[in-house]
Amino acid sequence: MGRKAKFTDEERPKKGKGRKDKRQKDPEAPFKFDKKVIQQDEDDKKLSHRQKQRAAKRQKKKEEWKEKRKEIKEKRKKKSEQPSEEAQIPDPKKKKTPLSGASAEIKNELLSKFAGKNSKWVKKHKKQKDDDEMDVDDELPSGNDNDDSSEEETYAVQNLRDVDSEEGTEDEAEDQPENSDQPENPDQSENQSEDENQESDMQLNIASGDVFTFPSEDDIKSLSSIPEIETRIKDVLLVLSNFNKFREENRYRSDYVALLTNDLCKYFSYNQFLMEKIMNLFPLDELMSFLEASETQRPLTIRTNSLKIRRRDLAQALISRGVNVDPVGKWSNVGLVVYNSPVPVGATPEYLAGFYMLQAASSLLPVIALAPRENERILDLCAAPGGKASHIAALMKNTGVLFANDANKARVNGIVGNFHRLGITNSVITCYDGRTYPQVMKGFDRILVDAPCTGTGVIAKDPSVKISKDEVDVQKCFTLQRELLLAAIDCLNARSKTGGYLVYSTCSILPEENEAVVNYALKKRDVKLVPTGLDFGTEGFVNYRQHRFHQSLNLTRRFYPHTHNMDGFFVAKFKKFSDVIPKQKPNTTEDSIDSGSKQS
Ligand SMILES: C[S@@+](CC[C@H](N)C(=O)[O-])C[C@H]1O[C@@H](n2cnc3c(N)ncnc32)[C@H](O)[C@@H]1O
Repeated sequence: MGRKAKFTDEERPKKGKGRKDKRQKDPEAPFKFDKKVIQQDEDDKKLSHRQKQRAAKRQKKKEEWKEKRKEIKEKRKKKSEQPSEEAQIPDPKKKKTPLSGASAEIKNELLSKFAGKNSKWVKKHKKQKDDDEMDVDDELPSGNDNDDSSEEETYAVQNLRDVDSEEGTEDEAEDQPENSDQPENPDQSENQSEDENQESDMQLNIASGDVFTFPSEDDIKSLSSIPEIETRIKDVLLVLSNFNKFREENRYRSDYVALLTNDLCKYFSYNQFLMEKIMNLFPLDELMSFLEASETQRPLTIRTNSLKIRRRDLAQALISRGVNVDPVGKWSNVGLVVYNSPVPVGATPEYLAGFYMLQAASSLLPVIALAPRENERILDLCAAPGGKASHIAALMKNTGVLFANDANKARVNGIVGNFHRLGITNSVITCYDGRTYPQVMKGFDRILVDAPCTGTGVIAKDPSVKISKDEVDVQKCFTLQRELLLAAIDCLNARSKTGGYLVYSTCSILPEENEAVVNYALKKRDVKLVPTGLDFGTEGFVNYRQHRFHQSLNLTRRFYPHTHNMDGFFVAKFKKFSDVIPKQKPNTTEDSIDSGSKQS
C-alpha cells in the first residue's frame, strides 16, 4: 500500500474551499483561523445557545490538551535523552495481544495500553488474593462491599462517530475535513492522561518515521495478509488520534473510519453490522481493548451451593484434588475462580454431589441485585438451565416458593437436573412463554428477567455471534425483551411487604437491548429504577448517540470483559409502585428512540 508519505510538524498549505465546504459553516473556525474574533462573532450569531456552549467547552478542552501535550512532549524529550534499560529489554511477562508482532513503536505503545487495563485488574486481583481471607463465608449476600470499585472505569459514550455527530451530522463532518480534529472523547476524563501520553508517543514516532498514506481501492481489495491489516489498523488509529495533523488532504474522517471498520472486521472476523455497533459504543482505545478481550474467554468460575457447603470447605476439597481456586472477589461470598484443574470441573465428586454450579462471574450479579429473601414468592421468568434460579433458591435457604420458568422445554429439563443435584426443594418449574405469565400467575415479591439476547457480551464464549447477528436479530431480541419485561412487571406485587422488585439483565452490550428496553418499561408501567446494590460496573447510558434515556438509567450497571474481567453484562433493578398503566403519551422523540427505529 502507498506508504512513506512524510508529514512534518509544519503547517499544511491552506486548501481552497470545496463545494461542500462552501455549503457548510465551520464549527471549529474560532479555534483554527487567524480571523479568530471576527469568525467567533459570526458564529455566535449563527450558533444556537447549546452549540455555543459546546463550542466553548471544546475550545477550553483543546487549550488544556495543547498545554498538556506540550508538557508531555517535554517530559518525553528529556526521557529519550536518557534511554532506560527498561525501554530496551523486552518484558517476557508482558501479555501478548492479538495485535502483537507488527512493526512500529506506535503499536507497542498502544498495545501496552490495551493490555494495561486488564493487567491492572490482574495485579489488583492478585493483591486481593493475598488479602481476601477464605473464611469470608457468610451465607447471606455480602452487600457488595467491593474494593474493585476503585478500579471501576467509567467511559464516555462518545466515539469516533459521536465526535462527528457532535458537530452535526456525519455529512456535515465530512464536509469540513479541515476541522474534524476534535479533542476526542471530551468526557473521557479518566483515560485522558493515558491518551495524551499515547498521543504524544505517537507524534514522536511520526516525527521520526513513516506515515500512513491512504491506500487505493485496489490496495484495499488486494490486501489480504493479517500482518498487513494489523499494521494498517495501527496506522489508521494513529491518523484518527490526531486527524488534522496526520490525515491526508482531501480525505475525510469517515474515509478512515470506513477503512478501519473494514480492517477490524477482517482482523477480528466480525460482520460489518456488529463491528459498527461496537464501534458506536466505545472510544477508539477502549474499542481495541474490548475487541481484544473478547478474543479470550473469561476465567472459569463456580458458585458454591450454600445449601450444601461453605465456600471455604468447598475450596479446600477442590484444592486437595489439585484444583487451583480463589475467591472471585469481595463482591461475592460464593464465587470461586478456577485457575487450573487436573480434572474436568464439571465432573468432580463435589460437582456431582451438588456442592457447586458452573457459573460465569457475571451471572452472579443479577441475583445479588435481586437480593432474594427467605419466605418470599419469587419468579425467574427465563430460568434455564437454572444457574441464577438455583442461586436465588440458595439465598432463600429453600424457603418460600421459587417459580423457575422457561419457554424452552428441552432447556427446562436442565433446570430439573440441576435443581435435583443442588438439593433445591422450594421450587416449582414451569414451561410457559414468559409473555403469557400474567395469565398464569401473579403476585410475586421479586422477579428476575434474565432475558434472551444477542449474546454480544459473551463473544469469547460464542464467537459465532461475530458473524451471525444482524439488525433483524437485534430487533427481534429487543421486541421480545420488552414484552417479557412488561409481562414480568405485571406479575409483580406492588404491595409486597418485603419486595416489589424486579431485576432485568442481559448478556448483551447493545443499548437497544438494555437501556432502551428499560426506558420503554419506565414509560409503560408504574415502576422506577433503584440502585442495583452492585457497587462496581459502569453506569448505564443516559445519553447514547442521538438518544436520550431517562436520567435514572445511570442507576443501571454495565460490565465489560476488558474492564471487569467478566462477560459483557447489563443489570437494572426496578421497584413497582402500582398496577396502574400510565396513559400512552403522544409520539415524542423519545418514543421513536424506544421503538428502536432510530437505533443505528
Ligand atoms: C439468558 S438465558 C437464561 C439463563 C438463565 N437465567 C440461567 O442463569 O441459567 C435466556 C432464556 O430465556 C428463554 N426464553 C426465550 N424466550 C422465552 C420466552 N418467551 N419466555 C420465557 N423464556 C424464554 C430461553 O430458552 C433461555 O433459556
